[in-house]
Amino acid sequence: MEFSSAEPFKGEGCLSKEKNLYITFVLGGPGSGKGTQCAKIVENFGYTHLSAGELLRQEIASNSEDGVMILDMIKEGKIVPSEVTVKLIQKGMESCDNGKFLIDGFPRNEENRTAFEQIIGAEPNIVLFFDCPEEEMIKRVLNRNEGRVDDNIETIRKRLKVFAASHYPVIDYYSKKGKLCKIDAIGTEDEIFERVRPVFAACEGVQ
Ligand SMILES: Nc1ncnc2c1ncn2[C@@H]1O[C@H](COP(=O)(O)OP(=O)(O)OP(=O)(O)O)[C@@H](O)[C@H]1O
Ligand SMILES: Nc1ccn([C@@H]2O[C@H](COP(=O)(O)O)[C@@H](O)[C@H]2O)c(=O)n1
Ligand SMILES: [Mg+2]
Repeated sequence: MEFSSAEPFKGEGCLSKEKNLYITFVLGGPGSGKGTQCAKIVENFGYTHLSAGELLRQEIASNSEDGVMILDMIKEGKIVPSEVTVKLIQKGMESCDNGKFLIDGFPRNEENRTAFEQIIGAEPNIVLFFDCPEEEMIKRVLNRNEGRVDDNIETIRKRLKVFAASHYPVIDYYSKKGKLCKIDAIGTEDEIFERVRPVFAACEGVQ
């Protein structure tokens, strides 16, 4: 574990002027268990969970202007232009009184990361990275059964390629800032949560 930053962020962005922000980025490949562990963090530590993928799927469902473009990108496992995703995250953050956010599946690449800094004007306090072998991720996604258009072997392979090609610079960036907390994502859901729990328990005292 190599994180140090439990202080609230007070930056120049519109959100950070209004309230103390405690932001956790939750990273990991498709099926690594990000959403599953976020639900447990919400239950135990009272964070607001914003999944970038879920916000994009809601945008498709709402028949918005960008919906068709987003659907095409998701079917191909590609990363949606950052401005679109960050604006959705911003809306989610603004509609919430609570300043404690889990931002799941974001940033996926360096463009995502810098767009968040520019538009939101804030940085994460902690970056969780669920480290999971590819074969396990494939198995979990194929068993998920939630009717997602991208949960098929062809798209999973594309998502894994995109993940392998783009996540490392983000991880490396936060590692150098002492914000990265790498979690071994093999084990039962409860076993993994016992690895996650101390990260948030350590922050409780300072919030
Ligand atoms: N530790 C685990 N062991 C076995 N199955 C798991 C574990 N954690 C999660 N799962 C299951 O694996 C599937 C994928 O988990 P989850 O949706 O949390 O992953 P994710 O990282 O959010 O994936 P995506 O990036 O595709 O949204 C789900 O069906 C979930 O119930
Ligand atoms: N920052 C992001 C996050 C997601 N996407 C797109 O959504 C798909 C599903 O994401 P999950 O986190 O729910 O797995 C993903 O494959 C991308 O197409 C994105 O563009 N940018
Ligand atoms: Mg998910």
